[in-house]
Amino acid sequence: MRRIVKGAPASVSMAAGVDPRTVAAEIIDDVRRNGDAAVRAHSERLDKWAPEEFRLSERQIEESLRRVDRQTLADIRQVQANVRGFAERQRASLRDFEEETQPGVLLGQRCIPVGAVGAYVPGGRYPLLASAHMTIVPAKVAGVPRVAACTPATGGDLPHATIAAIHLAGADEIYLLGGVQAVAALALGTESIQRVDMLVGPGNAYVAEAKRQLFGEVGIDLFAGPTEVLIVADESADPFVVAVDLLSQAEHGPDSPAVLVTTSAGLAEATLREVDDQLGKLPTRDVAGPAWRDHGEVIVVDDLEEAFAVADEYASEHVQVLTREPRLALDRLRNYGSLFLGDRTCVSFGDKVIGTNHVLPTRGAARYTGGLWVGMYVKTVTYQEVTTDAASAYLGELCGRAARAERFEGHARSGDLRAQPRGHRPAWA
Ligand SMILES: NC(=O)c1ccc[n+]([C@@H]2O[C@H](COP(=O)([O-])OP(=O)(O)OC[C@H]3O[C@@H](n4cnc5c(N)ncnc54)[C@H](O)[C@@H]3O)[C@@H](O)[C@H]2O)c1
Ligand SMILES: N[C@H](CO)Cc1c[nH]c[nH+]1
Ligand SMILES: [Zn+2]
Repeated sequence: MRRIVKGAPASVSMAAGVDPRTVAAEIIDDVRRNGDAAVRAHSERLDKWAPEEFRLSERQIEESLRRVDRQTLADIRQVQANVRGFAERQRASLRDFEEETQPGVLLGQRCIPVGAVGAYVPGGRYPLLASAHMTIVPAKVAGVPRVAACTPATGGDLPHATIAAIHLAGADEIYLLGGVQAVAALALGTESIQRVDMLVGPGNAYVAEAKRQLFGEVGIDLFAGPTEVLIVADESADPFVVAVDLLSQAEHGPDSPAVLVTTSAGLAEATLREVDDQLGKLPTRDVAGPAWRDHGEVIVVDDLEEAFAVADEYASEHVQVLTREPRLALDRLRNYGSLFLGDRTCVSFGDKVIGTNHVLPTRGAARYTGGLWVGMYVKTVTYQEVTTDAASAYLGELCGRAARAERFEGHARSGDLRAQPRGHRPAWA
């Protein structure tokens, strides 16, 4: 039976008037009606940023590259190589094929990359240059011909390292523009920004909600909102490691949940003490503190099976397993965005360097989707060809009966035509 040692207060909610659904809807509507003028006005209001051109010129991109130190540039290249390597392996699992599924019937699948992708790279609270690797590199591995990337210039500061990462990842266009106005401009198109076919990338609650509302007019990858972590641990885990790893994700924002599910009451108590201690030493405690206070949870369960069941209920974006036999989780867990096995790895590796994608489902979306991957940029379309009269006649008769069972007379007649010798007209013609 589960016992809540620390819960998240149920009363924590958005302040009145800032519901992301209303905010996103209003900005999208304005961009739809007023194009660039609306984009500029919202960028100025929210980000104090309204340059002549939101799109960066080659000269500006080169200037950003010059401003970034050599080690950072080398690290960006290394991480992008790791992300590219994993994306290429995933790409290999997508294949075109054509097979004769029954005599005279050819069925095939083709993997066609999406034509134009808008990649959102967050930059409100932190310059999330890692999101450039995660959104743009797989798009290029997939073969997307046009990638337009957006990132905010909050307060007028140019995020040089993010711009460098976006450029080195292979973006074709870079816009210094953030928030709802950015994703709306990419999805709907404006006088100066050509619309894309699909939006990808993480973002805060406003950005994630805007993507959700734009879905349909444009494709989206998934609902990738405020970061979450859930740790499953037994008595073998080190409370210091557990505390540090919980807080690593809590610093994303005051709306980021961090949950410990453990079989050990002793570990739960020790972790609570360590979290308090480590919070006091964390430079970003102003964000992580409220996140832990409002969205931190510690749950004690009877055994690991129950721990896995609780983890599946939460369907957290990241699940970290700090137990004696962490690989057990591979068979037991169903709902997670990405899984981190054992204490030699951590969510920060996935976020920043290891090569898997850090754009992952939040708010329970892991019940029905995995994270961003190269396959999301590829449309798996199908085709068919019937190569013999006999196969056409056989399918025509089957189709005629199947369609009439549903009272689709027009469909049935298309089938009837194929059931006749070529050039003959059916009785109803
Ligand atoms: N799920 C994932 O895969 C994943 C990955 C990385 C980051 N994230 C999340 O991305 C988020 C990044 O958020 P961020 O804020 O730092 O950057 P962001 O770029 O997503 O958002 C900044 C923009 O939000 C807009 N904005 C801010 N306040 C607003 C308001 N009151 N009304 C309307 N618009 C407003 C501004 O225009 C600004 O440009 C975090 O929540 C983080 O957890 C999620
Ligand atoms: N934890 C975020 C969502 O997976 C990704 C990230 C990037 N940088 C830091 N964190
Ligand atoms: Zn993170």
